[in-house]
Order: sequence, then C-alpha cells, then structure tokens
Amino acid sequence: MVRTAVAFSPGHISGFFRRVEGGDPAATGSVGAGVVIDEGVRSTVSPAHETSVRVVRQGIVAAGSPPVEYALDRLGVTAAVTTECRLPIGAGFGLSAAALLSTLTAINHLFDLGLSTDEVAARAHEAEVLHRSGLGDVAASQAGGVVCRTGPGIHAEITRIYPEEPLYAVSLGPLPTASVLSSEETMARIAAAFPDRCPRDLPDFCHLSRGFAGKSGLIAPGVRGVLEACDGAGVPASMTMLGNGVFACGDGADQVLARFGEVYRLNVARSGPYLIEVRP
Ligand SMILES: Nc1ncnc2c1ncn2[C@@H]1O[C@H](COP(=O)(O)OP(=O)(O)O)[C@@H](O)[C@H]1O
Ligand SMILES: CC(C)(COP(=O)(O)O)[C@@H](O)C(=O)O
Repeated sequence: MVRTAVAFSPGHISGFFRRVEGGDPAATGSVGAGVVIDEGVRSTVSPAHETSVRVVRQGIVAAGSPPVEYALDRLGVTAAVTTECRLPIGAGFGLSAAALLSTLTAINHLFDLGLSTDEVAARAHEAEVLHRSGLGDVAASQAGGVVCRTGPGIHAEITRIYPEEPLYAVSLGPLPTASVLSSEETMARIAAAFPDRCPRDLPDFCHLSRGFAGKSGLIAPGVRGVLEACDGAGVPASMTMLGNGVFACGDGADQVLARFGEVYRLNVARSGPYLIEVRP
C-alpha cells in the first residue's frame, strides 16, 4: 500500500482588509478582520514521481493548482495531491490558503520533513502572496476564531475571539482574487475605506465589514440585492472578500439568504490546520 497522509485546514471569510506591501513575501500581506470557519479543505497526499493536483468538489474533478504545485517544488518534493472541499472555490472562503495549509501539513508528515507549524504557514503564505491568490488568509487560518490582524504575515499580532453563534453564507459565483489585488486604483479605495478598529463580536464584525464594503466600491451588482434584502429584514450582513457572495449572522439570516442560493451554515473554527492520519 502507498504511504498516504491526510490533513485538513479551515477556510477564512475576510470581511475587511488593506494590502500591506513589504520588501519580500514574508513581510507582504494584509491587515484586517475575518472569520476562520469550520469548513475548508481536506488534502490527501502520496509520494509520486511527478507532482499532480486533483481538486475535487461535488464529485467534479479539476486538475492543477499553481500555488500548491509551487509550494511542493520549493520543498523539493513530488507528490500526488487530492484536495476536497464543499464550499465553492474562488468565492471568498479562503480556500487557496486552506489548500496550501492542508497540503503542506500532510506533506510535512508524509516525508518526515520536520517543519514546525510556523514553517508550514510561512511556506503557505509565500505561495499565496506570490500567486496573488490571497494576502491574509494563511495568517488567519493558522488558528481559529474571529480574527483581527494588525500587521502583515504570519508573525503579526493577531487577536482571536470565539463566539458560539453560527455565520451563514451564500455564493453567487466566483470573483478572481488576483484581478482585484492587481488594481492599484482599487487598492487605494480599499485603504481609504478601512475601519479603524477590531470587531467586538460577530454582529459587530458584520457591521464593520458592511461599512468597508460600501465605501470600498467592491460590492458586485448581484451582491447589492442580497445585502438590501438583509437590510430589509434587519439582518447584519456583508460581502465575502473577495468573492461574489454574502455572509450574514443572527436571527433570520438563513431565511433571507435562502432566497438567493444554497445557504452554508458555518461555525467559527476552534483550531487551525491539523493532521488527520498517516497510512500505513
Ligand atoms: N480547494 C483548492 N484546492 C487546490 N487549489 C485551490 C483550491 N482553492 C483554490 N485553489 C487555488 O488557488 C487559486 C486562487 O483561488 P482564489 O480565487 O484565491 O480562491 P479563494 O477565494 O477560494 O481563496 C485557484 O485558481 C487554485 O489554483
Ligand atoms: C481578501 C483577501 C485579499 C483574498 O481573500 P480570498 O479571495 O478568500 O482568497 C484575503 O486574503 C485578505 O487579505 O483578507
């Protein structure tokens, strides 16, 4: 039987963020706030002569993941990787970071590389920043909670709170993260909209995020209609950054979102990436 390692990483919904440009990828990232969620990416890895990545969602298999392939190359290992997720990809659930963290956690054990969790996160962050697939998701998903990041990168000061109540989300489709992060004009608008404090709790997170979404000019036309419906029902809500979707919390949130698509009920994650098993 081929030796196999399996690991999981939580995803992350960003509510507001501001890009921070550093001298190298480790010092580059974002500040902002988000929720680490109990849904994410499960990665299964086995040694192979060449690296291949299969991305599985709802029984549909896609081939390739440039950030994951890059991270394996940098480690000098080759493996057959399968990532599996339930949430949609490219929809603001931080799944590129979760794919990197889960795959590197599994690879670390598969090849007995002896990397610390910080070293795994540092490599995931580098791949994420270089591919413009995210800025702050790896830093956030290192552990659980409603997260407020006050510096860029994985060693920044990060505060985490752990509310019990769920968050609900709906996706209207993908929004390519790299295209948004590549626009200097958009980055300037985002910087001006950035709130001056961390969220106190989940409703406050939705409230601060909503103010940011409005001022940043990032709200997509479809998202606007969902947010207006949430306003009408008195439900705190905002846009999944960066995805064509909405998250909401509190009484009635799931009913309002259900008018627009499949509703994901998400809990605030209690921990970051972890190894599930190594076989045999
Ligand atoms: N579940 C996954 N498994 C493997 N690679 C992924 C996964 N999700 C995203 N990626 C990689 O990250 C790239 C960018 O994804 P991105 O739009 O940032 O997604 P998200 O918003 O979900 O983080 C994708 O094109 C893909 O190469
Ligand atoms: C908002 C984003 C820049 C991208 O998030 P995603 O599209 O989920 O990869 C995130 O990484 C952040 O820094 O807050």
